[in-house]
Amino acid sequence: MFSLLYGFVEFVLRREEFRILFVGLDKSGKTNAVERLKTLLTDSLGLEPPRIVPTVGLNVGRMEAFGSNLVLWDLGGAAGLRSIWDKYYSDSHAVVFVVDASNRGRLEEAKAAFDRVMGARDLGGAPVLVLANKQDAEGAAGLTEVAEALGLAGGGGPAGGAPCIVQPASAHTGLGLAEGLKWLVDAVKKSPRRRLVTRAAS
Ligand SMILES: Nc1nc2c(ncn2[C@@H]2O[C@H](COP(=O)(O)OP(=O)(O)OP(=O)(O)O)[C@@H](O)[C@H]2O)c(=O)[nH]1
Ligand SMILES: [Mg+2]
Repeated sequence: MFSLLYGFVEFVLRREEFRILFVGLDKSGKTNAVERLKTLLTDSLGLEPPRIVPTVGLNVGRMEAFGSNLVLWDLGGAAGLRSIWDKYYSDSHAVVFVVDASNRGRLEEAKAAFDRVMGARDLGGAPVLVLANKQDAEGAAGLTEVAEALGLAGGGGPAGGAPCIVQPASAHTGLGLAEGLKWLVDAVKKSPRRRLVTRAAS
């Protein structure tokens, strides 16, 4: 009896786990963002930028933040690795799409990758945080320019109606990262995706 009650209390008090998928072109700053978030939101230090190498497989960040257990899945963005992304869609509660706002020459390529992610049926309704990263770099495109480049101007989200915001950010200075992640976790909590994915994965 006691163990039943204990199990029930433990179940009720258990923090929900949300899996958040980081995608975006190679060198956009996904791994730096995940490592900086570890430093900002946990007791341990994430890797410093000079120690971070291009991601080939999967880099995982875990943290307790905003009342939830978060698992951050950071995938490699090189062209040959993007076909792996869709293996993670059905188990992800939300997506962070990272854009290198300092590299206008790749914004079109970023939009093509963004459109492919947004068109994935397995991500249906998942909230999307776009990080307009590298704001510390001089002349980086701001929120409006990145939103326009991705076809999100005028406050409109991606087709399908998933909640979506563009957050100016810097994985080097930490600008905008915690605020963006908090918005995303709150959006998941209000989203049907919260139940759908948890049930499918259990
Ligand atoms: N100035 C500036 N540079 C950044 C920022 N974020 C990342 N970088 C640099 O951009 C390069 C790529 O960063 P990564 O975090 O490895 O990029 P990634 O998106 O994980 O790349 P892949 O693993 O290849 O997909 C590195 O030289 C970083 O130091 C930022 O906010 N500002
Ligand atoms: Mg990486």
